[in-house]
Amino acid sequence: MAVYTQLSAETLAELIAQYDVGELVSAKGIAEGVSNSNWLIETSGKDGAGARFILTMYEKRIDLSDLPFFLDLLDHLAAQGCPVPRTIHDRAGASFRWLDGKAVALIEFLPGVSVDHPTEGQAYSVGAVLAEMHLAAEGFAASRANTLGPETSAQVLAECGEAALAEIAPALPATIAQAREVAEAWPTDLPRSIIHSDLFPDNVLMRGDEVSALIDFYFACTDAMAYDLAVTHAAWSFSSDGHGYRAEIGRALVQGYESVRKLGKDERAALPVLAQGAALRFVSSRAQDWIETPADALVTRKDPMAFVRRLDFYRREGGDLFTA
Ligand SMILES: Nc1ncnc2c1ncn2[C@@H]1O[C@H](COP(=O)(O)OP(=O)(O)O)[C@@H](O)[C@H]1O
Ligand SMILES: N[C@@H](CCOP(=O)(O)O)C(=O)O
Repeated sequence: MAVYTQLSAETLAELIAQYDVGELVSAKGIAEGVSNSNWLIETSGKDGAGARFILTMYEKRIDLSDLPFFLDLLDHLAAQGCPVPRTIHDRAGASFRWLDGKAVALIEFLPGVSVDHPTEGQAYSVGAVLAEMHLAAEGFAASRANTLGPETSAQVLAECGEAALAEIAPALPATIAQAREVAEAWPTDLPRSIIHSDLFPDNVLMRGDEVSALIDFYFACTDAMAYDLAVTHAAWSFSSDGHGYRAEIGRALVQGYESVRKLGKDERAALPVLAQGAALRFVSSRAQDWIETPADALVTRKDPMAFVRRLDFYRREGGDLFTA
């Protein structure tokens, strides 16, 4: 589940009244997601014909000083024609408000479903939309450093410590040294833009083969575009437990990406290490969450081993995987 905070009907109605979107009709907590609380909001709409929105309350892992960056980015990308939800501004023009000491934003609802087992056609479209987003973001004036880069992964795993990692799974402690190796080999001069950096299937809504929305930009930052492709490759091209590599999906993603933006030789050569860094990014955050989240918490903990298996795969096969 991901509704960490209970809001009464009165509180929600008062909040919605601050926006020019009609009156609150219903609010349903959304189970998906792990980071923020989300509600599907229905209102009477400005014209009485009804309207839907997503209300997000920012709970953790978000530095609130970054919120204007994330919300302005949505507006910028939507204005450039990317399938990204706009931020609804309140009557005073603010993109977010405060409720019970927490920041909340009202976001445009976009239709579509997240797929569990993507087809090649879907993977191709996701690759293409990712590249379009990278190009559209080049005109966005603000920037934000990646706070979850390879150095952070190495540091987080070291801080978790061998003993706590071994308690989760015996194979996990080895990732401390592997993350250090990857951080030392990390390329620093690849072409950059704003990247999504968490483009998992649950952050893409689809209608058939078409991408109807990219959502959850709360890890977006300025970094290498090829790294974003590597994250997306790691997130889409395996069975969810990380055991089975789906070669046709990996290929379709890269082909779709290159149908819009060709990778440079340097980017292609860097993909094996970028993919290892991508896997480690999720091994480290999942291991940290695993240790910090009580086993009986309402949130389902995500298995770090699903990304250790991807990491092993990229260490073994990465050299040949991304050759043109
Ligand atoms: N703009 C949107 N339009 C339609 N559904 C959305 C939108 N934003 C979020 N959702 C729904 O809410 C769920 C959780 O949102 P998400 O931003 O991924 O939460 P979290 O940051 O907690 O992972 C998504 O899986 C999707 O079902
Ligand atoms: N995609 C990450 C977790 C981030 O969660 P999200 O629900 O905010 O996308 C993972 O799978 O570890």
